[in-house]
Amino acid sequence: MTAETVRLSGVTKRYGKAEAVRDVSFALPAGQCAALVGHNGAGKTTLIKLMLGLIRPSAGGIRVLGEDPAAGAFAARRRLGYLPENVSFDAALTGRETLAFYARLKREPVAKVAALLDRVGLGAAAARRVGTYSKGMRQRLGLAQALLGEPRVLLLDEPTTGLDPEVRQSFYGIIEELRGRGATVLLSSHALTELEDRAERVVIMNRGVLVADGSLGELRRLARLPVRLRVTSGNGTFAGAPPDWLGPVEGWRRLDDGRAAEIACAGEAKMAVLRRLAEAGPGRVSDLDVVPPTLDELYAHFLRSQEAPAP
Ligand SMILES: Nc1ncnc2c1ncn2[C@@H]1O[C@H](COP(=O)(O)OP(=O)(O)OP(=O)(O)O)[C@@H](O)[C@H]1O
Repeated sequence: MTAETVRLSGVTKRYGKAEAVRDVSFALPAGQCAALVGHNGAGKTTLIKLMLGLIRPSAGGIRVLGEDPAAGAFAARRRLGYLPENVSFDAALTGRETLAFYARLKREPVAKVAALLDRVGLGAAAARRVGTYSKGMRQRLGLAQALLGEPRVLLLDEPTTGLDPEVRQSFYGIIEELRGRGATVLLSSHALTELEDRAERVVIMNRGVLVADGSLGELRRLARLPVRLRVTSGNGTFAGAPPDWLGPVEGWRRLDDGRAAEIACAGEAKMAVLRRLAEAGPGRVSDLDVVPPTLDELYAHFLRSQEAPAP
């Protein structure tokens, strides 16, 4: 069984009368990359701060690496990496000096700094002042700081905001490597499309409440959203209404002047519709793509279902 690194049990956090998070429970295993998603104000940063022990829950319990993170002597703190949403450094220090400063704070050997700067692609800029760094470079320096001490739990708040696609790619490469070595990675983000093939698990928050938690596959099964099939025809098969031989479908949209169409069908009906499309022969259907619900659509679905008034 994989070891559990983080557990939240019925956690509520109030600021005065306002509830930032309410009765949230989930556990994260070692070696998992999970995404924490939600609108502005959903409670993501509050959850991260609770896991770091920066704030205490008003109710419920939190264990990180087997300890209470808000306890004074939280020995596991050194095994925790954190990248805040708005990372800011002393502009007058160089990248190397900045990281050395954090290494001392974490009681990590300063000698490791150079290798870490290389790892995030800042080796050549190590002697430059941080004030001259681009946003992406500062973000990478923030990541290097979070990676000090080979963390077993890495909490990253909006880590890829403002990064260009290439840097983003290398960022996820590093995350994948850490995950492979058994770290738990929790990414809070709004960038759902980019998380789709990266997070094995998605925790959806809305207004302080956890509304869904599972792998993309599990969320798709739970949501039961229609699957879309994009079909192309060589000879205008789809110029009019859905052809009779297709049988009943939930949705139908002509594309490309009838040379293609998008069919929506319930997950259970998908195989039957696919069979009919295949049996229609190449004259009618020349190509087909199955488009499962995206994380964006699942997210919207779970938010809608939570906000729908009770029947
Ligand atoms: N120190 C605080 N005092 C009072 N209210 C707070 C405090 N910190 C957060 N809140 C409130 O708690 C709720 C959750 O905020 P939080 O920062 O956790 O959301 P978030 O999901 O991280 O949002 P974003 O995506 O905008 O960063 C919000 O309504 C926010 O206004």
